[in-house]
Amino acid sequence: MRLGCIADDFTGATDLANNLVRSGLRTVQTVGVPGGPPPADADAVVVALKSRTVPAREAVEQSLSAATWLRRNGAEQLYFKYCSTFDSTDEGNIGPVTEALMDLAGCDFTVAAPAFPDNQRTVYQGHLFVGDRLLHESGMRHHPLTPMTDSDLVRVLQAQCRRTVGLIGHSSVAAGPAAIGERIGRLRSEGVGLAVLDTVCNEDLVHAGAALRGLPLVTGGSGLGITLARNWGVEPDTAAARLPAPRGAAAVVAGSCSEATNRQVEHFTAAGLPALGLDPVEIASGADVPGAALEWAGRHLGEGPVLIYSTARPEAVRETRRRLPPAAEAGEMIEDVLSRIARGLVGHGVGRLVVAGGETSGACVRALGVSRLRTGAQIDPGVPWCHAVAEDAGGVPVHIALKSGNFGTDDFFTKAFDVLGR
Ligand SMILES: Nc1ncnc2c1ncn2[C@@H]1O[C@H](COP(=O)(O)OP(=O)(O)O)[C@@H](O)[C@H]1O
Ligand SMILES: O=C(O)[C@@H](O)C(=O)COP(=O)(O)O
Repeated sequence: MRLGCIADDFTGATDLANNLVRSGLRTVQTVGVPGGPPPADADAVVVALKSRTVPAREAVEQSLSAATWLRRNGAEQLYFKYCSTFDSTDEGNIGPVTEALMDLAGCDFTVAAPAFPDNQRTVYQGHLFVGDRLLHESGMRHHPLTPMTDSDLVRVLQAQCRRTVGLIGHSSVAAGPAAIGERIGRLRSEGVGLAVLDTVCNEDLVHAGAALRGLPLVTGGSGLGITLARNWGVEPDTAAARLPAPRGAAAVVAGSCSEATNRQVEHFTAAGLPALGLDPVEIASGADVPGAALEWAGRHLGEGPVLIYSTARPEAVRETRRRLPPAAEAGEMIEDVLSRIARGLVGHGVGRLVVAGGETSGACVRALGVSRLRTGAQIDPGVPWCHAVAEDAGGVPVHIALKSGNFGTDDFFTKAFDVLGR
């Protein structure tokens, strides 16, 4: 194994696996830390965790256990994958996990490289942009679990770290690998342990990838994943891996409240396609929401894709926060209901499933009893179709796409099924 990756959520894991596969690395994606060894021909393994919003101590424990397994199985370099919008709380978990992995790998310096230019996430002078907006002015300021209200990543990361955080500015990055190497040398001599990497385009990532060769640990979004393969002489391979033929009915389960998912839900409902919205307050009342949703789905599954969602606009999310505090518990309660619906849908013959939302995807994939995902064709940047066996839903094969909240075009919930074919 060349690259051993730890992803802090499941959409992030498929996002990274997608970029690694396209960069030419044979990549295996596991749900949690596997019991046995990885396949002998895997160049990269991505261990998907659900550690983004758990208490920092638990995130550190889970990540160390994944890293230990990856190193024991030969990983030459570790890659801690977090969100391209740096989703975190004041306590972490990006900083504490990074520092724990540095200690484990005996690494005195690493980079924080969240940028993903193919999805309009860029970093300049240490400030994160989503499209043409600074992070704190983007929809991420309204996230139910990790509202991002500061775009200055050096400041955000420093608040989560013991080590000193610095910046590899764009003048060094644009000048190429040697200039990045010099900047890293200077930062190290000043006692800096972690540095945010300015990145405005893929060429910057290519420069960075070369400069980071041999570093025991890198951290960031999936963007860096397009370039590390070159360090092992592997050539890009954009021919999508072939997955088995799709089968069964099509469904979408959405628990993301991000801007892109809201637009996708609105696009789907505006087209008059069958969609069922769930009310968090009704869920909290103890009503049999999964039962009613599955009964509704049973009547519509023959009509093309069906959508079941709790997705809501910021005003409605604020209302949920007011009526059902604390947010983390309300979030988990909704995830639990959506994951039971996802399992029920597969049990009712759904073989093509899109899940929108990182935490939501983690809950659904676990409820389905999936232990490993194969990566297939890309639907939109960062979102591939995957193939898995749903051990806890009758042991059936299922095509599944885990869509990051803010990824995908407005027509994603229908386009995904067109890309997969019949
Ligand atoms: N209507 C709602 N009000 C408040 N929270 C919600 C609502 N619907 C879903 N959530 C919760 O918001 C969180 C969304 O996170 P996630 O699934 O990771 O989406 P994203 O990928 O957009 O970050 C989940 O915990 C989910 O259960
Ligand atoms: O890096 C990214 O933006 C994604 O891979 C990701 O992690 C998104 O997380 P969610 O928005 O919570 O799905």
